[in-house]
Amino acid sequence: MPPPLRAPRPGPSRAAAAPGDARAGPGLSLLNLGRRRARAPGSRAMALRELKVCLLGDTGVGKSSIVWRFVEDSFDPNINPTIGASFMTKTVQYQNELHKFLIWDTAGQERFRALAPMYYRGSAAAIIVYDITKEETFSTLKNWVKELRQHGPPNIVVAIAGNKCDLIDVREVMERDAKDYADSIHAIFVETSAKNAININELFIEISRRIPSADANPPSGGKGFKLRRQPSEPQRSCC
Ligand SMILES: Nc1nc2c(ncn2[C@@H]2O[C@H](COP(=O)(O)OP(=O)(O)OP(=O)(O)O)[C@@H](O)[C@H]2O)c(=O)[nH]1
Repeated sequence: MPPPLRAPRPGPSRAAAAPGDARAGPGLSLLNLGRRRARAPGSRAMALRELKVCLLGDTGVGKSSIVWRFVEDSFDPNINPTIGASFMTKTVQYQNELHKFLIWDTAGQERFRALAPMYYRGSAAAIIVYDITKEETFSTLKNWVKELRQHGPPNIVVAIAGNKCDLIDVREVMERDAKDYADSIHAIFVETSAKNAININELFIEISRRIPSADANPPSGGKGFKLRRQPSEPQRSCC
């Protein structure tokens, strides 16, 4: 079992950012950011790794809500649709490393679809979100998987999140079907509820777990890295 997530250090931050932002824009990835050392009070220096993560999926599935729950531990039932994309960061400890997630939350509306490659390019991981109460959002998810296969980074870690699992009474996508599909493409799978804070931290822990440790895979001038682990079960079942 991985250690529990600790409070972020120095804490979450959010910034409006253009796609070409030097901090995490296109082309900036786990591999070409390199590593730094960070020292927490009273502890030995830890490697700080910056992991670019993008969220993809239909409009209204809850991408922004997942990010807000993860970064701010809050939920807004009246959250506005994302325009273009938004950027947030959160740093967590994973084993003997600090993982700074550079999170690009893309807009799901069709009119912004063409922007997506700017955000998944150079990403260490993509979280593709669907709404368990809307079958069509699962079809959209499959299209994103195809697009990532064709145009995404070759070794990107893919995570599938079936969000709104608090609405189990109006479920349209069976958990078993989604899990089987995720297994078939070697993706992480978890059902989440941004509203009820179910499996949100676990989703990011699993991404940390899937990304090879820096010691085992030192940065190599922009070359891809191989995944070492097989998919594993989510740590908390939903609803
Ligand atoms: N019941 C429930 N509602 C949720 C959950 N997550 C998000 N919502 C609601 O779903 C609606 C859409 O959420 P967003 O986070 O804006 O969805 P999005 O995928 O970011 O949408 P776009 O920005 O248009 O791409 C909002 O009314 C949220 O409050 C959840 O886990 N459960």
